[in-house]
Amino acid sequence: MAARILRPQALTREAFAPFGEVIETQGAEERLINAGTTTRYHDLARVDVEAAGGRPLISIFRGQPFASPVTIAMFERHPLGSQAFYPLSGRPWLAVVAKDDAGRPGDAFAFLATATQGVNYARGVWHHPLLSLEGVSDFLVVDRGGEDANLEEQWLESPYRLEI
Ligand SMILES: NC(=O)N[C@@H](O)C(=O)O
Ligand code: NI
Repeated sequence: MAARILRPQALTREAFAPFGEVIETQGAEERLINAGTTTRYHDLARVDVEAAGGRPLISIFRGQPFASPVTIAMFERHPLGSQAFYPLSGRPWLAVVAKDDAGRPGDAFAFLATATQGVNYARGVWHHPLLSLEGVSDFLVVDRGGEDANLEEQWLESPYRLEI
């Protein structure tokens, strides 16, 4: 079977809402703090990591770049916690997600994130592992630490061909 073609759309809060939040200053609640010397862009995403005694982890992921076309052959999800990625290297990147279809990945959606957009995958949302673009890129990652297994992977019978 020929690969299904997937083309990325712009990342917006509205379009990404079924999968989690977009982490960006645009449209965020702004709070002037520190005697007016700092703007706090407040409460951008829900860190949901407490299930089964989990705790929040802050890590840095250094991703190798992918080039178009990208083969999307699998999805993963974290049933016990959310997972947030924020780009640190000034480059765009790809967030690829899928609806759930009776416990397996359903329709897939690709989002082209700018260098100043992160995402928080809500707990249990199917997503592709990190897809950096253009060069080796660092990301700040906030996700769940704990004893229980928190990674479920599914390979697709028919991969997508993601054309940027
Ligand atoms: N495995 C891991 O920590 N990374 C993935 O969860 C990912 O979404 O990149
Ligand atoms: Ni993940």
